[in-house]
Amino acid sequence: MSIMADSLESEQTTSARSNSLKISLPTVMCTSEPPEKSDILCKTNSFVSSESKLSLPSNLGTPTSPLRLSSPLSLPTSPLNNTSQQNNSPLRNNKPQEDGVKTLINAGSATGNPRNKCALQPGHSLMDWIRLGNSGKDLTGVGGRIRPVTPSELALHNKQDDAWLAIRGRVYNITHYLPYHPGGPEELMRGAGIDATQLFDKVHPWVNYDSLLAKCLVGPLRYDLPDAEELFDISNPSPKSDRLREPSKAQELVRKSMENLANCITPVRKKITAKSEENVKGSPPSKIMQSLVQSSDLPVSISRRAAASPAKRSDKSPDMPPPLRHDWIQTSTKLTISVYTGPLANPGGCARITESFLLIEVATNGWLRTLKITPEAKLREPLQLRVFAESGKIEVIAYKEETGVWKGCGEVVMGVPSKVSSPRTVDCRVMRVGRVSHDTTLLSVAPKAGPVVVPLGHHVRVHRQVQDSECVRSYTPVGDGWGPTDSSDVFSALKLAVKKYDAGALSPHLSTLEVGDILTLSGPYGNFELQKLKPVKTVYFIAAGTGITPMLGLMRFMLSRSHPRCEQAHLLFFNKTEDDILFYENFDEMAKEDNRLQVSHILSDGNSSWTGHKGRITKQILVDILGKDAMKCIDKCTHFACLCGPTEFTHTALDLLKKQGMKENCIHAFMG
Ligand code: HEM
Repeated sequence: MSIMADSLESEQTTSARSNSLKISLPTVMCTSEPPEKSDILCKTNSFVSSESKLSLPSNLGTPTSPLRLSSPLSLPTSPLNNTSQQNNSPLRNNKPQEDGVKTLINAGSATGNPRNKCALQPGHSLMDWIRLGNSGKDLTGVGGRIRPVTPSELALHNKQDDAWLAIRGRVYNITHYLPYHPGGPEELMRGAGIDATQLFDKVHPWVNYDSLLAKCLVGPLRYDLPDAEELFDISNPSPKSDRLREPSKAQELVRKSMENLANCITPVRKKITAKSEENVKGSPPSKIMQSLVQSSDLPVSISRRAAASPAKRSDKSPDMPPPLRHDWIQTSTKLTISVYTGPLANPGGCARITESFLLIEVATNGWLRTLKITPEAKLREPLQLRVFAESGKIEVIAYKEETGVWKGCGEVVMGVPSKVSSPRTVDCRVMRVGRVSHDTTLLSVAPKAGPVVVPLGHHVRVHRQVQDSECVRSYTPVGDGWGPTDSSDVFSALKLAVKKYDAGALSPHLSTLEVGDILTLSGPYGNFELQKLKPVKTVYFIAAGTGITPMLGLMRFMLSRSHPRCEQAHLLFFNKTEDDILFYENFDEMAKEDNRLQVSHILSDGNSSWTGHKGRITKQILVDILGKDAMKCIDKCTHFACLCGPTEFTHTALDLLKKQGMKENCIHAFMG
């Protein structure tokens, strides 16, 4: 068991929440409107087909006001276009309407209604989908790490709460898209668990699925290895002379898999060959490419498996961490740098723009590593920073001051790893003050220098000078999606749930803070190891009061995992009264959406109308809710418990779990 010094609340790192929404073209689809009525050029994949046009889909909110690209293009069809999509596209033939409707009728629909366009639930328009995509939420369900999927694995993801689908060799997690699908979730579910290319093409080949589902990409569809009989085609041995005629089944499968893999690596691929302190260069994009991307926000170049850490052998101390890898990808408006720290590495970090460079600092396992990028042209703030917990990927998005396509991401210099000597202190500006209960506020604070990521289950300290002494309290930032949210949410803000204790030294002051005030934080602190959750399929979150905060990010993380898939998550949340329950609605909503989550509220002072559990934490309550044998450890345990609350509560919970047969290494107690 690991005990974390002086933490209280929770989670999360992910802070990239987009509040200024850009209607960028990749997410706009072609509809079946006659071309002359519509004014926007249509894109398939990342490119513009010469004569295609489209209008805004009706659920975008302003269907009557056509948009026009700043520079309408009339270009020859790019060879990089998705050819099969193009060939099928009614838009390409300039008679979208008739063809679209005809194929739809042929295809039929699950509900028997040929033109089965659904009224979407409020909050599920295309704009809302774009917003969700930009919110930083992991829509892939696999931590954002692109990895191959076999057809048999794909077939397992065929349920409404866990649905994958493949189109043209790419597998997408469509679970989150279901309520946003204009044809309705039932229709979309027809493609779940299978290669839905034909089905998709029958219904609406003009839809730009690739952009719409860009944030849901799991990886290429890799065909299962054929069994021996298939490989050697024993039943029909081909004479030697036939060998050249047709590829074998095995060759064909390998070819298809390779093709799919290549497909998942977007348009132009450039390999970074840079080593330490060398320029990272690529060949300049062609003129056609330049003009194609000037008017859009589509990925134009990408690097894979980029430069490793430059540390030369002689620089390495014996326990030097493994080198960091990084990638970059650009659109005409932004540059995205991804740094890979390794699966479940639970990194912390920060990013900032100084006069001439973009500095990214990454901390894992006590090591600090830096990436200094001198960009080709100026970048501007705000930066976005987010972490994909499963893969350990850190993504930094920086906007270009001037729109354009760069030759490369600029000069990249990797610093030699150094030991993290002491936590950082940062000044933050209060960006928003919300309420989460009668006595608890949610402070959104943004570090002045640039975004900061706090590892999952770790916390920060708030410092304040009270008379002559420094007052310090610990808070675990609450990730996105908890408490009230609105358009004033800020990129990369850390959200702290502050409960006001009237006699407290710091909380009364924090509760009076207003937008614009400055707060000093230090961190991150904590000893929670995400790796411990690697094999876990059943997780118990046992929390009291503000002790809920470390659980929030972990809960979302566990429910989003697919390897292994978390089968059950129990939250036992102890409070005094109903009014004291933090994030009540969020839990309610989550439990409704995902039946793997069971939430039990236990009140020590519930009023007479309270029909739920009452009392304090006891063996009986644990057994009643979790079951007698649920806590017992077996040989290869796949369960884990997280505990957090007032010190006495946490100790009691720990004792009870141990008495029920749970081993210490299956428990993490966040100690206050
Ligand atoms: C493969 C299984 C799918 C089926 C059976 C299906 C079915 C349908 C149906 C019946 C409609 C209503 C058609 C209309 O009114 O024109 C529709 C519309 C739509 N679907 Fe799908 N769909 C599937 C996959 C997808 C995917 C993967 C996406 C993209 C992410 C998607 C995006 C859309 C869009 C944007 C519309 C509105 C199209 C328009 O207004 O022209 N669908 N779908």
